[in-house]
Amino acid sequence: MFVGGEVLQAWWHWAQAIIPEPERESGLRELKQFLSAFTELSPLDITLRRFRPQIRLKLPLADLQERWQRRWQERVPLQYLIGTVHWHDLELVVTPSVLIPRPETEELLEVVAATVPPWQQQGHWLDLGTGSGAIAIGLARLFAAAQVHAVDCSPEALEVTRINIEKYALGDRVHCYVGSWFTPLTHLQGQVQGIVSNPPYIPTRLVATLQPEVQYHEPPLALDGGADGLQAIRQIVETAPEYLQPQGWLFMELMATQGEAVAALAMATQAYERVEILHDLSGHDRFLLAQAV
Ligand SMILES: C[S@@+](CC[C@H](N)C(=O)[O-])C[C@H]1O[C@@H](n2cnc3c(N)ncnc32)[C@H](O)[C@@H]1O
Repeated sequence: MFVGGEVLQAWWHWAQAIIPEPERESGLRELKQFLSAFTELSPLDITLRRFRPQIRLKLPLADLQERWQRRWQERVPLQYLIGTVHWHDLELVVTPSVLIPRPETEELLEVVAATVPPWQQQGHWLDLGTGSGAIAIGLARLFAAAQVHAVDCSPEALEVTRINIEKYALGDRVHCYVGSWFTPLTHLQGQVQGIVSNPPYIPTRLVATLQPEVQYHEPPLALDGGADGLQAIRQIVETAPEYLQPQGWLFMELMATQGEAVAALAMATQAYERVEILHDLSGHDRFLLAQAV
């Protein structure tokens, strides 16, 4: 369907006007992204208001209006309204059943790529708590000879994972399992080269302090890490050695305040010969790197 340039211009003025004043700058960036996702206009066309006489729309203008209103009235994250997110070198489908993958997790993948020597970039790799499949798909593309096993306890999340796996034609190398952490993977005990996970790590009491976009719209299962935030992390750190080959790797994303506690958990197992907490680009403790004995 098409819309006249002048009609879209008028829509643009309305859409700008409903952005709350304190969020004007970021809201305008989002508006450009939003409009370019549903039209053939590039963000530059939009910045320069190069609205042609007739512009093709992917949705009726009334639907765009309704979605843009939900962005500000209900604080629905932009990525859920658009239905996709650019993450690492991927464009992933996202729905409210999955966490919107974050820039820190792109860094996690970079840490994996920079750490694992070529001889270990094959065999079985796990993504525990896969959500959109971001880590699993990223891993499979980095390590072309690896088989990646992606686990999530949410069947709705795994429907999205599967869509993304198909999008990148990785069905022969990325395998999905419904279940809790290692439970569906017992056939891989002792055979895994590496585990990468971004588990839920927010302490329960802090979930209610998160920004409304996260608190009300992202899946609670993806956020809530139990009373101390370490429930999932503890389980993964303690069980991983049963699955890893000698010298196998565990990489995990953490909350900035959890580095010391997580390093202590890993060392207490005596199952890792190397345990490090790495910083993210903002200088916060963010990643566990552990190598099995
Ligand atoms: C923080 S999200 C990470 C999603 C994705 N890996 C990413 O980085 O964008 C945590 C994921 O763990 C999943 N999860 C929570 N508890 C789980 C459990 N007991 N077993 C398996 N997955 C679980 C959630 O459904 C969610 O998809």
